[in-house]
Amino acid sequence: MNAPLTIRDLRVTFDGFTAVDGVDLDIRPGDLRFLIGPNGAGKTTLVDAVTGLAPATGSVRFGDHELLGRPVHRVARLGIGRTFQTATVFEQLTVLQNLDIAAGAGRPVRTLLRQRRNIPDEVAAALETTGLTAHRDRPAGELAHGQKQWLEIGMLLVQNVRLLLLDEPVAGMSHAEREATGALLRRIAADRTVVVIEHDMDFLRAVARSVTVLHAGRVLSEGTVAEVRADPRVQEVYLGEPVVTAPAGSEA
Ligand SMILES: Nc1ncnc2c1ncn2[C@@H]1O[C@H](COP(=O)(O)OP(=O)(O)OP(=O)(O)O)[C@@H](O)[C@H]1O
Repeated sequence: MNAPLTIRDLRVTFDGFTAVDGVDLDIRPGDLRFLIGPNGAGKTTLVDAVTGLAPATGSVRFGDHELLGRPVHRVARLGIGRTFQTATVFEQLTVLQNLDIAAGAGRPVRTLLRQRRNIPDEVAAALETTGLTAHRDRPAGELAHGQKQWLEIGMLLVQNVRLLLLDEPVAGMSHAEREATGALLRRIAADRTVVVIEHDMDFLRAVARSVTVLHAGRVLSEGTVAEVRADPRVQEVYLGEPVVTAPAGSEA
């Protein structure tokens, strides 16, 4: 079951430094939300707090479940999964084995690498969705950079993750890989919720359904791509200078 993500007054403090400073966020099921903001805005820390990796105060609810205070594996069990800036796949194992292990999270370790006669349905579906079917028997270490990221997303899909939180998924990708990733995220968001931390504005314009801009740990702006781009506060943060409307009668 998919569910809304509801964040209220989220705060994360490191040794007296407040990295996330009272964030409210509502992400409806099926959204493809981009989380942007300058370096140090608190984007990764926010995702860390949602996934149980950073201690936080406030409230993060996924449907009826409060996430704050749950250990990482219990957040994951609710159908919430994330990727990191660097892909974390098992390089020596094949694409299929990586997916099989992810799908078998919870199975006894000794059975995970056993050759299986049939490919489980969810693994076949993830291969198809991520475009990796033809590469299923290749060691993950041989994959191109983009393909590794797609494999990592596939590893979330086989776990039936309903809310995917992706940290800079197109960093270092070629133009063609970015386009393929955009199409992949749209396919995934058809029946799941996707939150993407991203710096790439072209990618955002092409793919985002909604955008939240963080700055200094707070929500600076929120809306559609067009609304956020037109917001003078966002322009100020990104361009480094205030976009002021000259007072009537003054020289421009
Ligand atoms: N474990 C930590 N201990 C101390 N400070 C931290 C820790 N993690 C993050 N910070 C600080 O919190 C602030 C927010 O960091 P965060 O990584 O969330 O920003 P970000 O928006 O994801 O930036 P980037 O776009 O550069 O990844 C930064 O000032 C960072 O130095």
